[in-house]
Amino acid sequence: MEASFVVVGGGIAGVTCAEQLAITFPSEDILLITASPVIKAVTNFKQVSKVLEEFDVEEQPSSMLENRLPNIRVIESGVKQLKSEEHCIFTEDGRQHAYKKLCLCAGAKPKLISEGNPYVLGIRDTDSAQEFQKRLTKAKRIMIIGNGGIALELVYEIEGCEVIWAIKDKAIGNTFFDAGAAEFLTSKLISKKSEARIAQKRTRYTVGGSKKEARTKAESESVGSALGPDWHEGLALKGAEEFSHSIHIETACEVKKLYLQEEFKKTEKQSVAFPKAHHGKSVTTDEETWPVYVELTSGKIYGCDFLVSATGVTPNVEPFLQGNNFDLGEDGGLRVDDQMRTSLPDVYAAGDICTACWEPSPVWQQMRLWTQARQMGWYAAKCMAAATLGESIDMDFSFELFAHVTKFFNYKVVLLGKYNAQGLGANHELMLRCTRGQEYVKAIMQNGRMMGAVLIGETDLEETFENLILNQMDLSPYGKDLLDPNIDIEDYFD
Ligand SMILES: Cc1cc2nc3c(=O)[nH]c(=O)nc-3n(C[C@H](O)[C@H](O)[C@H](O)COP(=O)(O)OP(=O)(O)OC[C@H]3O[C@@H](n4cnc5c(N)ncnc54)[C@H](O)[C@@H]3O)c2cc1C
Ligand SMILES: NC(=O)C1=CN([C@@H]2O[C@H](COP(=O)(O)OP(=O)(O)OC[C@H]3O[C@@H](n4cnc5c(N)ncnc54)[C@H](O)[C@@H]3O)[C@@H](O)[C@H]2O)C=CC1
Repeated sequence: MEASFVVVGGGIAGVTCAEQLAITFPSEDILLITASPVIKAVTNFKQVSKVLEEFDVEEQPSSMLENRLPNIRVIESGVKQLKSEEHCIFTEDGRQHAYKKLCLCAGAKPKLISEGNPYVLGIRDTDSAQEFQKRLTKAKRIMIIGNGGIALELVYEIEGCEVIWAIKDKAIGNTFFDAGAAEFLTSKLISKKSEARIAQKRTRYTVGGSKKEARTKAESESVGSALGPDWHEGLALKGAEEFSHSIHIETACEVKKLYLQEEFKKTEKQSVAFPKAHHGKSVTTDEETWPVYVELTSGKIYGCDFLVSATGVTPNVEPFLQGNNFDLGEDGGLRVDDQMRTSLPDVYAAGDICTACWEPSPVWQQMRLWTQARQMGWYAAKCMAAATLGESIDMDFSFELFAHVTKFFNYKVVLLGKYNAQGLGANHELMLRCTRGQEYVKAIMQNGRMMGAVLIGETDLEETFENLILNQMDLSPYGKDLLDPNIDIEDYFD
Protein backbone atom coordinates (compact mmCIF):
# COMPACT_ATOMS: atom_id res chain seq x y z
CA MET A 1 0.00 0.00 0.00
CA GLU A 2 1.29 3.46 -0.80
CA ALA A 3 1.14 6.23 1.80
CA SER A 4 1.36 9.78 0.59
CA PHE A 5 3.71 10.67 3.41
CA VAL A 6 6.19 8.52 5.29
CA VAL A 7 8.36 9.86 8.11
CA VAL A 8 11.31 7.90 9.53
CA GLY A 9 12.28 8.52 13.18
CA GLY A 10 10.35 8.85 16.43
CA GLY A 11 12.47 11.67 17.89
CA ILE A 12 11.45 15.30 18.11
CA ALA A 13 12.04 16.00 14.41
CA GLY A 14 10.12 12.99 13.09
CA VAL A 15 7.18 13.24 15.48
CA THR A 16 6.77 16.98 14.91
CA CYS A 17 6.89 16.43 11.14
CA ALA A 18 4.32 13.60 11.25
CA GLU A 19 1.99 15.62 13.52
CA GLN A 20 2.12 18.64 11.26
CA LEU A 21 1.43 16.53 8.16
CA ALA A 22 -1.46 14.80 9.92
CA ILE A 23 -3.02 18.15 10.83
CA THR A 24 -2.54 19.58 7.32
CA PHE A 25 -3.91 16.49 5.55
CA PRO A 26 -6.55 15.02 7.88
CA SER A 27 -7.82 12.60 5.25
CA GLU A 28 -4.39 11.19 4.38
CA ASP A 29 -2.62 8.36 6.19
CA ILE A 30 0.73 9.44 7.61
CA LEU A 31 3.14 6.62 8.31
CA LEU A 32 5.73 7.12 11.05
CA ILE A 33 8.38 4.40 11.05
CA THR A 34 10.62 4.24 14.07
CA ALA A 35 13.13 1.82 15.51
CA SER A 36 12.02 2.59 19.06
CA PRO A 37 8.64 1.86 20.66
CA VAL A 38 8.54 5.15 22.53
CA ILE A 39 8.25 8.42 20.68
CA LYS A 40 9.24 11.91 21.76
CA ALA A 41 6.35 14.35 21.78
CA VAL A 42 6.56 18.10 22.28
CA THR A 43 4.01 19.27 24.84
CA ASN A 44 3.13 22.65 26.37
CA PHE A 45 4.77 24.51 23.50
CA LYS A 46 4.99 28.24 24.11
CA GLN A 47 6.52 30.91 21.90
CA VAL A 48 8.04 33.13 24.59
CA SER A 49 9.35 35.77 22.22
CA LYS A 50 9.88 36.08 18.49
CA VAL A 51 12.35 33.22 18.32
CA LEU A 52 12.81 31.84 21.83
CA GLU A 53 10.55 28.95 22.62
CA GLU A 54 9.64 26.89 25.63
CA PHE A 55 8.35 23.34 25.62
CA ASP A 56 8.27 20.08 27.50
CA VAL A 57 9.19 16.81 25.89
CA GLU A 58 7.49 13.58 26.81
CA GLU A 59 8.49 10.07 26.00
CA GLN A 60 5.20 8.41 25.08
CA PRO A 61 4.09 5.03 23.79
CA SER A 62 3.37 5.39 20.09
CA SER A 63 -0.31 4.48 20.67
CA MET A 64 -0.74 7.86 22.40
CA LEU A 65 0.27 9.64 19.22
CA GLU A 66 -2.07 7.45 17.15
CA ASN A 67 -4.95 8.18 19.53
CA ARG A 68 -4.30 11.89 19.41
CA LEU A 69 -4.05 12.01 15.62
CA PRO A 70 -5.86 8.96 14.20
CA ASN A 71 -4.50 9.46 10.69
CA ILE A 72 -0.96 8.75 11.98
CA ARG A 73 0.04 5.09 11.91
CA VAL A 74 3.23 4.20 13.76
CA ILE A 75 5.29 1.22 12.66
CA GLU A 76 7.74 0.13 15.32
CA SER A 77 10.46 -1.34 13.21
CA GLY A 78 13.86 -0.15 12.03
CA VAL A 79 14.27 0.81 8.41
CA LYS A 80 16.59 -1.69 6.78
CA GLN A 81 16.85 -0.08 3.41
CA LEU A 82 15.63 2.82 1.34
CA LYS A 83 15.19 2.35 -2.40
CA SER A 84 14.69 5.95 -3.36
CA GLU A 85 14.34 5.30 -7.09
CA GLU A 86 11.41 2.99 -6.36
CA HIS A 87 10.03 5.34 -3.68
CA CYS A 88 10.02 2.43 -1.28
CA ILE A 89 11.23 1.63 2.23
CA PHE A 90 12.00 -1.84 3.63
CA THR A 91 11.68 -2.44 7.36
CA GLU A 92 13.29 -5.00 9.68
CA ASP A 93 9.91 -6.72 10.16
CA GLY A 94 10.03 -7.81 6.52
CA ARG A 95 7.48 -5.31 5.23
CA GLN A 96 7.85 -2.68 2.55
CA HIS A 97 6.21 0.73 2.39
CA ALA A 98 5.83 2.85 -0.72
CA TYR A 99 5.69 6.64 -0.36
CA LYS A 100 5.02 9.72 -2.43
CA LYS A 101 7.04 11.96 -0.13
CA LEU A 102 9.45 10.85 2.57
CA CYS A 103 11.06 12.73 5.45
CA LEU A 104 14.15 11.20 7.05
CA CYS A 105 14.54 12.09 10.73
CA ALA A 106 16.75 9.24 11.99
CA GLY A 107 18.89 11.49 14.20
CA ALA A 108 22.57 10.94 14.95
CA LYS A 109 24.79 8.71 17.05
CA PRO A 110 27.75 9.49 19.29
CA LYS A 111 31.04 9.89 17.45
CA LEU A 112 33.31 7.85 19.70
CA ILE A 113 37.07 8.24 20.01
CA SER A 114 37.37 4.46 19.80
CA GLU A 115 34.64 2.27 18.30
CA GLY A 116 33.93 -1.11 19.85
CA ASN A 117 36.12 -0.60 22.93
CA PRO A 118 34.10 -1.79 25.97
CA TYR A 119 35.78 0.86 28.15
CA VAL A 120 34.63 3.75 25.95
CA LEU A 121 30.99 4.78 26.46
CA GLY A 122 28.90 7.22 24.50
CA ILE A 123 25.66 8.74 25.80
CA ARG A 124 22.75 9.19 23.43
CA ASP A 125 19.53 7.57 24.51
CA THR A 126 17.89 6.22 27.66
CA ASP A 127 19.64 2.88 27.41
CA SER A 128 23.15 4.28 26.97
CA ALA A 129 22.51 6.72 29.85
CA GLN A 130 21.42 3.84 32.10
CA GLU A 131 24.45 1.77 31.11
CA PHE A 132 26.66 4.71 32.01
CA GLN A 133 24.92 5.13 35.36
CA LYS A 134 25.35 1.43 36.15
CA ARG A 135 29.06 1.47 35.36
CA LEU A 136 29.51 4.67 37.36
CA THR A 137 28.19 3.11 40.57
CA LYS A 138 31.26 0.84 40.62
CA ALA A 139 33.77 3.41 39.41
CA LYS A 140 36.38 5.27 41.44
CA ARG A 141 37.82 7.24 38.58
CA ILE A 142 36.59 7.97 35.06
CA MET A 143 37.87 10.10 32.22
CA ILE A 144 35.63 12.38 30.18
CA ILE A 145 36.81 13.29 26.69
CA GLY A 146 35.20 16.23 24.89
CA ASN A 147 34.31 19.79 25.73
CA GLY A 148 30.74 20.25 24.56
CA GLY A 149 27.26 19.91 26.02
CA ILE A 150 27.45 16.40 27.46
CA ALA A 151 30.86 16.88 29.07
CA LEU A 152 29.77 20.15 30.69
CA GLU A 153 26.72 18.49 32.16
CA LEU A 154 28.57 15.42 33.39
CA VAL A 155 31.40 17.16 35.21
CA TYR A 156 28.87 19.16 37.14
CA GLU A 157 26.59 16.26 38.01
CA ILE A 158 28.93 13.37 38.85
CA GLU A 159 29.59 12.72 42.52
CA GLY A 160 31.55 10.08 44.41
CA CYS A 161 33.96 9.43 41.56
CA GLU A 162 37.15 11.16 40.46
CA VAL A 163 36.77 12.76 37.06
CA ILE A 164 39.66 13.52 34.75
CA TRP A 165 38.33 15.86 32.11
CA ALA A 166 40.53 15.93 29.02
CA ILE A 167 39.83 18.72 26.55
CA LYS A 168 41.44 19.76 23.27
CA ASP A 169 41.11 23.43 24.10
CA LYS A 170 42.55 25.79 26.67
CA ALA A 171 39.21 26.60 28.29
CA ILE A 172 36.12 24.57 29.14
CA GLY A 173 32.91 24.46 27.09
CA ASN A 174 34.32 25.49 23.71
CA THR A 175 31.15 24.72 21.77
CA PHE A 176 29.19 27.20 23.86
CA PHE A 177 31.58 29.67 25.46
CA ASP A 178 34.69 31.74 25.13
CA ALA A 179 37.43 31.69 27.78
CA GLY A 180 35.79 34.54 29.77
CA ALA A 181 32.49 32.75 30.19
CA ALA A 182 34.37 29.52 30.92
CA GLU A 183 36.25 31.25 33.73
CA PHE A 184 32.97 32.62 35.11
CA LEU A 185 31.46 29.14 35.12
CA THR A 186 34.49 27.31 36.50
CA SER A 187 34.17 29.09 39.81
CA LYS A 188 30.81 27.38 40.10
CA LEU A 189 32.42 23.95 40.09
CA ILE A 190 34.03 24.83 43.40
CA SER A 191 30.92 26.12 45.10
CA LYS A 192 28.65 23.50 43.59
CA LYS A 193 27.60 21.67 46.72
CA SER A 194 26.80 24.69 48.82
CA GLU A 195 24.03 26.01 46.69
CA ALA A 196 20.40 25.26 46.14
CA ARG A 197 19.20 24.36 42.67
CA ILE A 198 17.76 27.50 41.18
CA ALA A 199 17.27 28.11 37.53
CA GLN A 200 14.79 26.05 35.59
CA LYS A 201 15.47 25.11 32.02
CA ARG A 202 13.02 26.40 29.49
CA THR A 203 12.76 23.07 27.83
CA ARG A 204 11.99 20.23 30.15
CA TYR A 205 12.25 16.53 29.61
CA THR A 206 9.56 14.44 31.20
CA VAL A 207 8.79 10.80 30.87
CA GLY A 208 5.15 9.89 30.27
CA GLY A 209 3.54 7.76 32.97
CA SER A 210 3.09 4.83 30.65
CA LYS A 211 6.66 4.78 29.43
CA LYS A 212 7.65 1.77 31.51
CA GLU A 213 4.98 -0.43 29.96
CA ALA A 214 5.96 0.85 26.57
CA ARG A 215 9.56 -0.26 26.88
CA THR A 216 10.17 -3.71 25.61
CA LYS A 217 13.21 -5.88 25.17
CA ALA A 218 13.25 -5.04 21.49
CA GLU A 219 13.86 -1.43 22.36
CA SER A 220 16.98 -2.11 24.35
CA GLU A 221 18.50 -3.62 21.24
CA SER A 222 17.54 -0.79 18.92
CA VAL A 223 18.46 2.85 18.33
CA GLY A 224 16.56 5.12 20.69
CA SER A 225 15.91 8.84 20.35
CA ALA A 226 18.40 11.33 21.69
CA LEU A 227 18.12 12.51 25.24
CA GLY A 228 17.75 16.17 25.90
CA PRO A 229 17.41 18.80 28.60
CA ASP A 230 17.31 17.46 32.14
CA TRP A 231 18.15 13.93 30.93
CA HIS A 232 20.24 13.33 34.06
CA GLU A 233 17.52 14.41 36.46
CA GLY A 234 16.24 11.30 38.16
CA LEU A 235 19.42 9.40 37.21
CA ALA A 236 21.72 9.40 40.25
CA LEU A 237 25.14 10.01 38.73
CA LYS A 238 27.06 8.66 41.68
CA GLY A 239 30.32 6.74 41.74
CA ALA A 240 31.59 4.15 44.18
CA GLU A 241 32.94 6.57 46.79
CA GLU A 242 31.38 8.84 49.41
CA PHE A 243 32.37 12.38 48.51
CA SER A 244 30.95 15.22 46.52
CA HIS A 245 33.09 15.90 43.50
CA SER A 246 36.66 15.72 42.31
CA ILE A 247 37.59 17.15 38.93
CA HIS A 248 40.99 17.31 37.35
CA ILE A 249 41.11 19.17 34.04
CA GLU A 250 43.72 18.33 31.40
CA THR A 251 43.70 21.05 28.75
CA ALA A 252 45.09 21.19 25.20
CA CYS A 253 45.33 17.43 24.72
CA GLU A 254 43.70 14.54 22.93
CA VAL A 255 43.69 10.80 23.40
CA LYS A 256 46.71 9.22 21.71
CA LYS A 257 46.25 5.59 22.70
CA LEU A 258 44.20 3.38 24.98
CA TYR A 259 45.68 0.33 26.73
CA LEU A 260 43.81 -2.40 28.54
CA GLN A 261 45.42 -3.37 31.85
CA GLU A 262 47.21 -6.50 30.58
CA GLU A 263 48.39 -4.72 27.49
CA PHE A 264 49.66 -1.80 29.54
CA LYS A 265 51.64 -4.03 31.87
CA LYS A 266 53.60 -5.31 28.90
CA THR A 267 54.58 -1.85 27.70
CA GLU A 268 57.59 0.08 28.83
CA LYS A 269 55.37 3.04 29.73
CA GLN A 270 55.27 2.83 33.48
CA SER A 271 55.05 6.48 34.50
CA VAL A 272 51.37 6.80 35.28
CA ALA A 273 50.31 10.32 36.22
CA PHE A 274 48.23 11.02 39.29
CA PRO A 275 45.36 13.48 38.89
CA LYS A 276 45.38 16.33 41.33
CA ALA A 277 41.83 17.58 41.67
CA HIS A 278 41.38 21.21 40.59
CA HIS A 279 37.91 21.17 42.06
CA GLY A 280 37.15 18.97 45.05
CA LYS A 281 39.68 16.46 46.37
CA SER A 282 41.57 13.42 45.10
CA VAL A 283 40.63 10.17 46.79
CA THR A 284 42.49 7.45 44.95
CA THR A 285 46.17 6.72 45.51
CA ASP A 286 48.93 6.30 42.97
CA GLU A 287 49.19 2.63 44.01
CA GLU A 288 46.00 1.60 42.24
CA THR A 289 45.75 -0.44 39.09
CA TRP A 290 43.09 0.33 36.52
CA PRO A 291 41.17 -1.59 33.88
CA VAL A 292 42.19 0.92 31.21
CA TYR A 293 45.06 3.38 30.72
CA VAL A 294 44.83 6.47 28.56
CA GLU A 295 47.85 8.04 26.92
CA LEU A 296 47.23 11.67 26.08
CA THR A 297 49.00 13.65 23.37
CA SER A 298 50.52 15.72 26.19
CA GLY A 299 52.53 12.58 27.10
CA LYS A 300 50.67 11.94 30.36
CA ILE A 301 49.13 8.55 31.05
CA TYR A 302 46.18 8.13 33.39
CA GLY A 303 44.47 5.00 34.57
CA CYS A 304 40.67 4.90 35.02
CA ASP A 305 37.69 2.57 35.24
CA PHE A 306 36.27 3.71 31.92
CA LEU A 307 36.00 6.71 29.58
CA VAL A 308 33.05 8.71 28.35
CA SER A 309 33.52 9.90 24.80
CA ALA A 310 31.43 13.07 24.67
CA THR A 311 32.93 14.05 21.37
CA GLY A 312 29.98 15.05 19.23
CA VAL A 313 27.66 13.16 16.94
CA THR A 314 27.58 11.61 13.47
CA PRO A 315 24.31 11.71 11.50
CA ASN A 316 22.62 8.31 11.16
CA VAL A 317 22.95 7.77 7.43
CA GLU A 318 24.48 4.28 7.61
CA PRO A 319 23.62 1.56 6.96
CA PHE A 320 20.01 2.05 5.89
CA LEU A 321 20.61 4.77 3.33
CA GLN A 322 23.48 2.95 1.63
CA GLY A 323 23.03 2.48 -2.08
CA ASN A 324 21.30 5.83 -2.51
CA ASN A 325 23.26 8.67 -3.92
CA PHE A 326 22.63 11.35 -1.29
CA ASP A 327 24.77 14.48 -1.24
CA LEU A 328 26.33 14.69 2.21
CA GLY A 329 27.53 17.77 4.10
CA GLU A 330 31.03 18.05 5.56
CA ASP A 331 29.77 16.73 8.87
CA GLY A 332 28.27 13.66 7.19
CA GLY A 333 24.64 14.82 7.35
CA LEU A 334 22.13 14.72 4.47
CA ARG A 335 22.44 18.05 2.69
CA VAL A 336 19.11 19.88 2.67
CA ASP A 337 18.15 23.05 0.83
CA ASP A 338 15.91 25.88 2.02
CA GLN A 339 12.86 23.65 1.44
CA MET A 340 14.39 20.82 3.54
CA ARG A 341 14.82 18.73 0.37
CA THR A 342 17.72 16.31 0.16
CA SER A 343 19.48 15.82 -3.17
CA LEU A 344 17.09 12.97 -4.08
CA PRO A 345 13.57 13.58 -5.42
CA ASP A 346 10.74 13.53 -2.88
CA VAL A 347 13.09 12.83 0.02
CA TYR A 348 13.22 15.47 2.76
CA ALA A 349 15.24 15.42 5.99
CA ALA A 350 15.08 17.21 9.35
CA GLY A 351 16.81 17.26 12.72
CA ASP A 352 20.18 15.79 13.66
CA ILE A 353 20.43 13.70 10.49
CA CYS A 354 20.59 16.68 8.15
CA THR A 355 23.08 19.40 7.30
CA ALA A 356 21.51 22.77 6.53
CA CYS A 357 22.99 23.85 3.22
CA TRP A 358 20.98 26.92 2.37
CA GLU A 359 22.42 30.43 2.55
CA PRO A 360 21.73 31.12 6.21
CA SER A 361 20.68 34.38 7.80
CA PRO A 362 23.82 36.21 9.02
CA VAL A 363 22.84 35.42 12.62
CA TRP A 364 21.79 31.76 12.37
CA GLN A 365 23.82 28.57 12.35
CA GLN A 366 22.90 24.95 12.62
CA MET A 367 23.58 23.16 15.90
CA ARG A 368 22.24 19.73 16.65
CA LEU A 369 19.80 20.78 19.34
CA TRP A 370 16.34 19.90 20.46
CA THR A 371 14.79 23.20 19.40
CA GLN A 372 16.25 22.97 15.91
CA ALA A 373 14.99 19.38 15.58
CA ARG A 374 11.47 20.63 16.36
CA GLN A 375 11.71 23.65 14.07
CA MET A 376 13.12 21.62 11.19
CA GLY A 377 10.53 18.85 11.60
CA TRP A 378 7.72 21.39 11.58
CA TYR A 379 9.11 23.31 8.61
CA ALA A 380 9.86 20.14 6.61
CA ALA A 381 6.19 19.16 6.95
CA LYS A 382 5.17 22.62 5.72
CA CYS A 383 7.50 22.26 2.73
CA MET A 384 6.22 18.76 1.90
CA ALA A 385 2.67 20.06 2.07
CA ALA A 386 3.44 23.08 -0.11
CA ALA A 387 5.15 20.90 -2.74
CA THR A 388 2.17 18.53 -2.78
CA LEU A 389 -0.28 21.40 -3.23
CA GLY A 390 1.91 23.17 -5.79
CA GLU A 391 2.37 26.17 -3.50
CA SER A 392 5.53 28.06 -2.62
CA ILE A 393 6.70 28.65 0.92
CA ASP A 394 9.10 31.11 2.53
CA MET A 395 11.81 30.09 4.96
CA ASP A 396 10.39 29.85 8.46
CA PHE A 397 11.09 32.76 10.78
CA SER A 398 12.77 30.51 13.37
CA PHE A 399 15.79 30.28 11.05
CA GLU A 400 16.28 34.05 11.13
CA LEU A 401 18.11 34.02 14.46
CA PHE A 402 19.94 31.30 16.34
CA ALA A 403 18.51 31.08 19.85
CA HIS A 404 19.27 28.45 22.47
CA VAL A 405 18.24 28.40 26.11
CA THR A 406 19.83 25.85 28.37
CA LYS A 407 21.36 25.38 31.79
CA PHE A 408 25.00 24.76 32.64
CA PHE A 409 26.39 24.50 36.17
CA ASN A 410 22.93 25.45 37.35
CA TYR A 411 22.99 28.79 35.56
CA LYS A 412 20.45 29.71 32.96
CA VAL A 413 22.35 30.16 29.69
CA VAL A 414 20.94 31.97 26.65
CA LEU A 415 22.87 31.99 23.40
CA LEU A 416 21.78 34.28 20.59
CA GLY A 417 23.00 34.75 17.01
CA LYS A 418 26.76 34.64 16.51
CA TYR A 419 27.23 34.17 20.24
CA ASN A 420 30.87 33.21 19.85
CA ALA A 421 31.56 35.64 16.99
CA GLN A 422 31.52 32.60 14.66
CA GLY A 423 32.55 33.61 11.16
CA LEU A 424 32.80 37.32 11.97
CA GLY A 425 36.58 37.47 11.52
CA ALA A 426 38.56 40.15 13.32
CA ASN A 427 36.07 42.86 12.48
CA HIS A 428 34.01 42.72 15.65
CA GLU A 429 34.14 43.89 19.24
CA LEU A 430 32.89 42.49 22.49
CA MET A 431 30.99 44.29 25.22
CA LEU A 432 31.08 42.62 28.56
CA ARG A 433 29.38 42.84 31.92
CA CYS A 434 30.16 40.34 34.63
CA THR A 435 29.26 40.00 38.29
CA ARG A 436 31.07 37.00 39.69
CA GLY A 437 28.76 34.26 40.84
CA GLN A 438 25.74 36.10 39.49
CA GLU A 439 25.71 36.97 35.82
CA TYR A 440 27.83 37.15 32.69
CA VAL A 441 26.62 39.22 29.77
CA LYS A 442 28.49 39.44 26.51
CA ALA A 443 27.33 41.24 23.37
CA ILE A 444 29.09 40.72 20.05
CA MET A 445 29.06 43.92 18.03
CA GLN A 446 29.97 44.56 14.40
CA ASN A 447 29.77 47.99 12.78
CA GLY A 448 27.64 49.19 15.68
CA ARG A 449 25.13 46.36 15.24
CA MET A 450 24.57 43.54 17.67
CA MET A 451 25.36 40.18 16.06
CA GLY A 452 25.16 37.85 19.00
CA ALA A 453 25.05 37.51 22.77
CA VAL A 454 25.81 35.17 25.65
CA LEU A 455 23.62 35.68 28.71
CA ILE A 456 24.45 33.63 31.79
CA GLY A 457 22.33 33.98 34.94
CA GLU A 458 18.96 35.63 35.38
CA THR A 459 19.76 38.64 33.21
CA ASP A 460 16.27 39.17 31.79
CA LEU A 461 17.89 40.61 28.69
CA GLU A 462 17.05 37.93 26.18
CA GLU A 463 13.99 39.50 24.62
CA THR A 464 15.56 42.93 24.23
CA PHE A 465 18.76 41.47 22.78
CA GLU A 466 16.80 39.22 20.47
CA ASN A 467 15.05 42.31 19.08
CA LEU A 468 18.29 44.26 18.77
CA ILE A 469 19.92 41.45 16.81
CA LEU A 470 16.88 40.96 14.59
CA ASN A 471 16.34 44.64 13.77
CA GLN A 472 20.07 45.36 13.28
CA MET A 473 19.63 48.87 14.66
CA ASP A 474 22.76 51.03 14.81
CA LEU A 475 23.62 50.98 18.51
CA SER A 476 26.80 53.06 18.34
CA PRO A 477 25.11 56.16 19.85
CA TYR A 478 24.43 54.21 23.04
CA GLY A 479 28.04 53.17 23.56
CA LYS A 480 28.70 51.53 26.90
CA ASP A 481 25.22 52.38 28.20
CA LEU A 482 24.04 49.30 26.41
CA LEU A 483 25.32 47.08 29.18
CA ASP A 484 25.20 49.56 32.06
CA PRO A 485 23.36 47.73 34.85
CA ASN A 486 21.96 51.05 36.12
CA ILE A 487 20.21 51.78 32.86
CA ASP A 488 17.11 49.88 31.96
CA ILE A 489 17.77 49.26 28.30
CA GLU A 490 14.29 47.90 27.76
CA ASP A 491 13.04 51.48 28.30
CA TYR A 492 15.53 52.74 25.73
CA PHE A 493 14.18 50.58 22.98
CA ASP A 494 10.47 50.46 23.74
C1 LIG B 1 22.82 13.40 26.49
C2 LIG B 1 22.22 14.44 25.58
C3 LIG B 1 21.80 15.65 26.10
C4 LIG B 1 21.25 16.61 25.27
N1 LIG B 1 20.86 17.79 25.82
C5 LIG B 1 20.31 18.73 25.03
C6 LIG B 1 19.87 19.95 25.59
O1 LIG B 1 20.00 20.18 26.81
N2 LIG B 1 19.30 20.86 24.77
C7 LIG B 1 19.14 20.63 23.44
O2 LIG B 1 18.61 21.49 22.74
N3 LIG B 1 19.56 19.49 22.88
C8 LIG B 1 20.14 18.53 23.64
N4 LIG B 1 20.57 17.37 23.08
C9 LIG B 1 20.42 17.20 21.62
C10 LIG B 1 19.00 16.79 21.24
O3 LIG B 1 18.56 15.74 22.08
C11 LIG B 1 18.97 16.34 19.77
O4 LIG B 1 19.49 17.37 18.96
C12 LIG B 1 17.55 16.05 19.29
O5 LIG B 1 16.85 15.23 20.17
C13 LIG B 1 17.58 15.41 17.90
O6 LIG B 1 16.29 15.01 17.53
P1 LIG B 1 16.06 14.13 16.23
O7 LIG B 1 14.60 13.88 16.16
O8 LIG B 1 16.72 14.74 15.06
O9 LIG B 1 16.85 12.76 16.49
P2 LIG B 1 16.68 11.62 17.60
O10 LIG B 1 16.07 12.13 18.82
O11 LIG B 1 18.00 10.93 17.68
O12 LIG B 1 15.63 10.62 16.95
C14 LIG B 1 15.96 9.75 15.91
C15 LIG B 1 14.87 8.71 15.78
O13 LIG B 1 15.13 7.92 14.64
C16 LIG B 1 14.97 6.55 14.96
N5 LIG B 1 15.82 5.79 14.05
C17 LIG B 1 17.17 5.80 13.92
N6 LIG B 1 17.56 4.96 12.96
C18 LIG B 1 16.43 4.40 12.45
C19 LIG B 1 16.16 3.46 11.44
N7 LIG B 1 17.12 2.89 10.70
N8 LIG B 1 14.89 3.12 11.22
C20 LIG B 1 13.86 3.67 11.93
N9 LIG B 1 14.06 4.58 12.89
C21 LIG B 1 15.32 4.93 13.14
C22 LIG B 1 15.37 6.45 16.43
O14 LIG B 1 14.80 5.32 17.05
C23 LIG B 1 14.76 7.75 16.97
O15 LIG B 1 13.41 7.55 17.27
C24 LIG B 1 21.13 16.38 23.88
C25 LIG B 1 21.56 15.16 23.34
C26 LIG B 1 22.10 14.20 24.18
C27 LIG B 1 22.55 12.90 23.59
N1 LIG C 1 22.55 21.80 27.10
C1 LIG C 1 22.72 21.55 25.81
O1 LIG C 1 22.42 22.36 24.97
C2 LIG C 1 23.29 20.23 25.42
C3 LIG C 1 23.36 19.88 24.10
N2 LIG C 1 23.83 18.66 23.74
C4 LIG C 1 23.88 18.30 22.31
O2 LIG C 1 23.99 16.89 22.19
C5 LIG C 1 24.89 16.54 21.17
C6 LIG C 1 26.01 15.65 21.70
O3 LIG C 1 26.77 16.34 22.73
P1 LIG C 1 28.37 16.31 22.76
O4 LIG C 1 28.86 14.93 22.48
O5 LIG C 1 28.79 16.99 24.00
O6 LIG C 1 28.77 17.12 21.45
P2 LIG C 1 29.25 18.64 21.20
O7 LIG C 1 29.20 18.81 19.73
O8 LIG C 1 28.50 19.59 22.06
O9 LIG C 1 30.75 18.66 21.70
C7 LIG C 1 31.76 17.82 21.17
C8 LIG C 1 33.08 18.16 21.84
O10 LIG C 1 34.02 17.13 21.58
C9 LIG C 1 35.26 17.73 21.17
N3 LIG C 1 35.92 16.72 20.33
C10 LIG C 1 35.55 16.28 19.11
N4 LIG C 1 36.39 15.30 18.70
C11 LIG C 1 37.29 15.12 19.70
C12 LIG C 1 38.41 14.26 19.89
N5 LIG C 1 38.75 13.35 18.96
N6 LIG C 1 39.12 14.36 21.04
C13 LIG C 1 38.78 15.24 21.98
N7 LIG C 1 37.73 16.08 21.87
C14 LIG C 1 37.00 16.02 20.74
C15 LIG C 1 34.86 19.01 20.46
O11 LIG C 1 35.92 19.92 20.48
C16 LIG C 1 33.71 19.46 21.36
O12 LIG C 1 34.20 20.11 22.47
C17 LIG C 1 25.38 17.84 20.57
O13 LIG C 1 24.61 18.10 19.44
C18 LIG C 1 25.10 18.87 21.66
O14 LIG C 1 24.85 20.15 21.15
C19 LIG C 1 24.26 17.77 24.67
C20 LIG C 1 24.19 18.06 26.00
C21 LIG C 1 23.69 19.32 26.49
